[in-house]
Amino acid sequence: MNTYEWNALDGRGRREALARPEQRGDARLTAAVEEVVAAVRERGWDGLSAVAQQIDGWEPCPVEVAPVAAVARRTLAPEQLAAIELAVRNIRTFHEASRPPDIAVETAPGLLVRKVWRPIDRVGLYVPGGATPLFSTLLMLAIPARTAGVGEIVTVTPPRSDGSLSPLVALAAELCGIEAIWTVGGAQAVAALAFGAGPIPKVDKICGPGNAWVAEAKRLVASMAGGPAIDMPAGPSELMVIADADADAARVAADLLSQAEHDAAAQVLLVTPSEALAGRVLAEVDERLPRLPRAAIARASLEQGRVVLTADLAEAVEVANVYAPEHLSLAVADAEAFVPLVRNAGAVFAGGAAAETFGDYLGGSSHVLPTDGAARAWSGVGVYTFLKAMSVLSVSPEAARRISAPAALLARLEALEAHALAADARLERV
Ligand SMILES: NC(=O)c1ccc[n+]([C@@H]2O[C@H](COP(=O)([O-])OP(=O)(O)OC[C@H]3O[C@@H](n4cnc5c(N)ncnc54)[C@H](O)[C@@H]3O)[C@@H](O)[C@H]2O)c1
Ligand SMILES: N[C@H](CO)Cc1c[nH]c[nH+]1
Ligand SMILES: [Zn+2]
Repeated sequence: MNTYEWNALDGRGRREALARPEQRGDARLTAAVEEVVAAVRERGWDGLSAVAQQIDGWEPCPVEVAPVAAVARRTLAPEQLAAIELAVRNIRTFHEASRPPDIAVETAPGLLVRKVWRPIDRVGLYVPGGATPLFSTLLMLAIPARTAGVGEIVTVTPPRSDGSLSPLVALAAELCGIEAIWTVGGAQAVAALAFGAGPIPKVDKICGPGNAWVAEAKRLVASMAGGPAIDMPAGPSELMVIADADADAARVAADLLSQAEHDAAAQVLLVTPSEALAGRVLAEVDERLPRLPRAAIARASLEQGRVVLTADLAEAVEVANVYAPEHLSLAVADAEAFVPLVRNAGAVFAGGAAAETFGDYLGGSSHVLPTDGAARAWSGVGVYTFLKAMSVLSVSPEAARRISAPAALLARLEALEAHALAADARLERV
């Protein structure tokens, strides 16, 4: 992890200090994704099947969830099953409470404006599974989608190396009422959901995170004519920890490593006014790293890691607002006092006890969150991700008489005579 002193950097130095890993914006990756998407869009199932076999070794297959989930139920220890059920309960509780209410406002007597929410008809869920099947991500997507009342959910995940579906992903699906999953991943799965391929139907919106190929494919298909909506840019994981001089270095190091182990293109950053704390954290990271099963991935990620030294904690929060991390941990005394200062982050973990891992699994809010600075303008997945709002206008005859004249005046100020006449028509027969 390179160390930077924020106040010694000019504008360019600061941009470099907070630059995302290069793999994410790699032009070769973009070109490869374009090729995959074109193959699926132009050749449908044949294109999809060919690309999937070439990249992952298997033809996409619709797998019935129940028999595979039964394997998980047979092999999991009771406490493992109970942990999954606890996660489901917490996630469901949070999302049920966050369903946005319809509202009705009488903006003037007899002039009623409602905002009503409707679920999206058909949604595609991408469950990552290249390095390891992220069954927790299925929960984080499917529970809010079900809570919103989505009509049809099409789920995809990469095949395991033997072509099969992970029993844990199947179990998570079963707990969310999903009956089948397509074993196809990467950019080709995103393209299939975007434009349809054989029996895989085109969806209205693609949700879910993934590696750089998946994130780039989502960005690309959403920009194409007739392409779907997407939840957000959600690529390789990011964690920024803001720590004060008294933070627990072992915990901070553990948190940084927890996200570094996701992907060589994941990025972790420590921002602190205390050089001594930074030194202790780096020593802890060095000590713990070799013992991790995924040390090679974490080590590659840490090469893109950063330590940023600031004048004080308020400046550290400003650095976070510039970087807009997916996850922001506030490992500081009185973390709550700093929460109001945070403007740009996908999720905030307030205080040393709030391990980022808790949010990944069972805090309750979705761990599907914006990366690459998208937290400046996007939110993480929630029930609202799977809904859209319509307005409904109702007008009493008396209100129509009152508002016709001003409406017609406004229309004529815009030189739109037909609009004005439509307003005038409400004056005539009420
Ligand atoms: N932002 C979030 O909310 C969030 C949440 C969970 C996970 N994640 C991220 O999801 C990612 C999961 O990554 P993963 O790789 O394990 O699974 P993945 O499912 O995202 O990607 C695996 C697929 O990528 C494709 N692929 C891999 N290498 C390729 C290559 N060289 N050329 C073409 N295609 C290739 C393959 O089709 C493979 O099946 C990690 O980066 C993790 O940090 C992000
Ligand atoms: N930290 C990831 C989001 O960036 C989510 C996850 C899934 N499993 C473990 N972690
Ligand atoms: Zn994680």
